[in-house]
Parts: sequence; C-alpha cells; structure tokens
Amino acid sequence: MPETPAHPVETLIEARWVIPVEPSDAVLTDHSVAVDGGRIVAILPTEEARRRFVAQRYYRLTDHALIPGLINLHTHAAMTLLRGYSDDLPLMEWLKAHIWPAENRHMSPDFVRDGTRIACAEMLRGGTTCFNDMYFFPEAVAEAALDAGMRAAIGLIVIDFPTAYAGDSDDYLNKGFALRDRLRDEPLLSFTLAPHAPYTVGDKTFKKIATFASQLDLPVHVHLHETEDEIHQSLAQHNLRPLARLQNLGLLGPGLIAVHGVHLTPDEQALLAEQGCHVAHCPASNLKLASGFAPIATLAGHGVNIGIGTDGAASNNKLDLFSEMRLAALLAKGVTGDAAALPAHTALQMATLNGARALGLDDRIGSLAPGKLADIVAVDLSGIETQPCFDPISALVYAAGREQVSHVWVNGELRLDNRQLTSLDERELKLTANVWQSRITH
Ligand SMILES: CSC[C@H]1O[C@@H](n2cnc3c(O)ncnc32)[C@H](O)[C@@H]1O
Ligand SMILES: [Zn+2]
Repeated sequence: MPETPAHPVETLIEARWVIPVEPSDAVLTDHSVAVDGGRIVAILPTEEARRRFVAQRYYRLTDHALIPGLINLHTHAAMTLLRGYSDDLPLMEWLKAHIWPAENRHMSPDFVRDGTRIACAEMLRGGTTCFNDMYFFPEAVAEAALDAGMRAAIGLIVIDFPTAYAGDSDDYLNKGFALRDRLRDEPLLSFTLAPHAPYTVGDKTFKKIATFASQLDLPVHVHLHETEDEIHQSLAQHNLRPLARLQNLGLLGPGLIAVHGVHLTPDEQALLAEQGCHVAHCPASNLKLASGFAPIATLAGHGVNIGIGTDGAASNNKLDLFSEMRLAALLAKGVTGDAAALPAHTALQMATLNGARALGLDDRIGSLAPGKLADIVAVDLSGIETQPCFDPISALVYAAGREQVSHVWVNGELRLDNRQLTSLDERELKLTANVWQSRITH
C-alpha cells in the first residue's frame, strides 16, 4: 500500500499530556497538537501525528502539559502602574481616598497604553492569552493588546462622572461605539459594554446600556454585589438591592458578566442562574479588600457559569490565573467545609472554557479541539515542585505556578518562547514602570 503523503502544517506541538478541558475531562497522554492558519487542525497520538503531518516548526515538549490559553475574566490591565500604591484597605476607602485621586492625576492614553503593555507581558508569561478589560481610554487598551498579540475583550467603559476620558454617559458611549466601529474586524478583539458599578451609574444610563446591549448584541461587564456597603447604599438610595435594581432596568440575561457576586442571597443566586448570567470570580481581590468570599459552590450548584478574574494589579497584586485557580479551589473547600467542593478540573475549566462562555467566544476559544483557534499554553511539569505527577490537572492547579509556563501561542502565533516574550521587550517595560513610579510618587 502506498503511504498517504504527509500533510503540511505550520506547527506541530508534541507533549507528554494534552488537556483539552472539553469535550471530556480526559487527559490525553503522548499526544500532539497540529496548528495551521491560526487554528488547531488535529490532536492525535504523537506517533500518528508524526506520520500524518509535516510541520514548518516542531516543538518537542516531552515533560509538558498543553492546556487551553487561560482567560482572565476581569481586569483593569493598566492598573499595573498602581500595583502596591495603596494596600491593606477596604474597597471604598481604597477607591475614594487613594485610587481615584491617583487616577485623576495621571489618567491619559499613555498611562493606559503603558500600564496595559506591562499587564500583557505579565499575563502572557503566566499563560493568560485573553483578558476581559474595563478601563478608561479603551483605545489604548486595544492598541496595547494588539501590539502584544493578545486576545482581549475591550470594555466600553461608562461611569456617571466626568474624567479625563469623557464628560458624560453619552460621551463615554459615543467614544466606545466609535472605537468598536473602527476595530470590530480585528480578529483578536471583541467588545463589551462596561458600566462601572451600581453605585457609579444611574438608572437612566443603565437603561441606555440595556438597550444598546440588546441592539448590538454586546455583553455587559459590571462590578456587582462586591461589598456589603454597596448593598446598604443601594437599599438606602433605591430601596432595592443592586441585582434587583439591574433586573428592573433590563440588564439581566445571558449577556451579563457580574463581577464579584460576593454578597448574594440564595434567591439572588437562583435568579442569576435562571437569567443565564455569568459571574467573574475574583478570589484574591475579594480577600485583599476584605470584601468577603463569593458563594461559588452554591452558585455552581444553581448552574451559574463562573469564570475567574484577577481584578486590577492594585487590588490583587498579581495578574496570575494559576494563583487564582488554586485560591478558588481552596477557598471553596474552606467556606463549605467540603473537600470535594471545586475540584482541580473545575478550577481549570473556570479559568478557560467558562471564561470563553461568558464572553460568547466558546465556539472559538476555551478548549483544545480541532477547529478552535490555537490559543495554547505549555506548562513544564518536570521540576521538583511538580514531582511525582500522578495527575497533571492536580499538578497544574495545586502544585504548579506561572513560573512553569514555558510556551504560549495566541491564534497560532508563538508569544512566549521558552519563557521569553516574543512580542514585548521586558527590559524596556521595566524602565517604563520605573518612569511611571517616579511620576506617581512626586
Ligand atoms: C471606570 S474604569 C474602572 C474603575 O474601576 C476601579 N476599580 C478597580 N478595582 C475595582 C473594584 O474591585 N471594584 C470597583 N472598582 C474598581 C478602577 O480604579 C477604575 O476607576
Ligand atoms: Zn474590578
């Protein structure tokens, strides 16, 4: 029998383990991922892949696990420039007395572009390939993400007070729509409407956002039920808890990404599930600001789709989804008293597929499968800290860290090569961070 000629592809990645996350939670051992035209074309046992494909580039990652690119479901990327600027305070004091005054003094497209570039470097080094952002000057966020070659959901920010970026809600919205019109064909970008929070956005603005979200089919990304203060303030001002208020204003539905969801009654959890809303769980930020801990196990029990976010580097202070996966899993066990709560595979699914679902991108990213875009992360599990390795998913969530991320592909393009960034100059970014530190200090 004549041999079928080998099929040419751009990239063939051979790995000890491939963890697709979906369609099943099975781990494939000694498998290879073939990539061409930015997409995964096949996942096969390595021996077979070697026969079937001839590649321009081979990666022989013999002690590594391949996972889908991690998706950071809530960031203020540019806030890397305020990392460590003001620590150990509760949310409202932190925001009002420190962060908002600093943002007022320094906010500009340059601040956002530089801060977001630094965030992209940190996130790519830690295996994050996509981030869902909310910040001023979203055009600078988009520019930094595109320069870095990262995937981003750009939040078209709306807040009912004037800033250096925009004067009023119409100004915020018009600037956001102009940006979306200009960049809507960029394959790495998608857009959300991003009203900041119930305590900074009025009813009239929320109603407009609900209308635009349904007309334009855009997700809505909003901080919600983060602290007890937020709930008390809403009851005092509107005689309604924030979630009920947003329900009355027409915001609930499968397009809503509710960030935090720390303080939720059982009825509110059921309502989020009924409405198909998503929750972005930010465990480190919630602990650091002493906001509390989200009822993740019961929310998941109700069927709510939950992804994981870091929040900004000023309240975390890392943009590290490996830490967040571990923390989410441990916290769920501690809070429920049930060691089976939030197992490792669920934590990995939250940081990948569930984030993609929340962004409406799960037909393209979030798992490793033929036809999906090639957002792929290789984690080196050969080190002493991950030995022995009975179960690579357990190793990834409970023992590994972002330091073990060796290679990252976004849309089939190599963005981290043997721990070196290919699209960003780390030395230059450190100098940029120092320049901003002295501006912010003086
Ligand atoms: C209007 S752009 C985003 C706005 O949000 C602020 N921010 C950062 N972290 C949090 C948080 O945990 N809750 C609420 N608001 C937050 C950030 O400083 C920007 O002003
Ligand atoms: Zn936030």
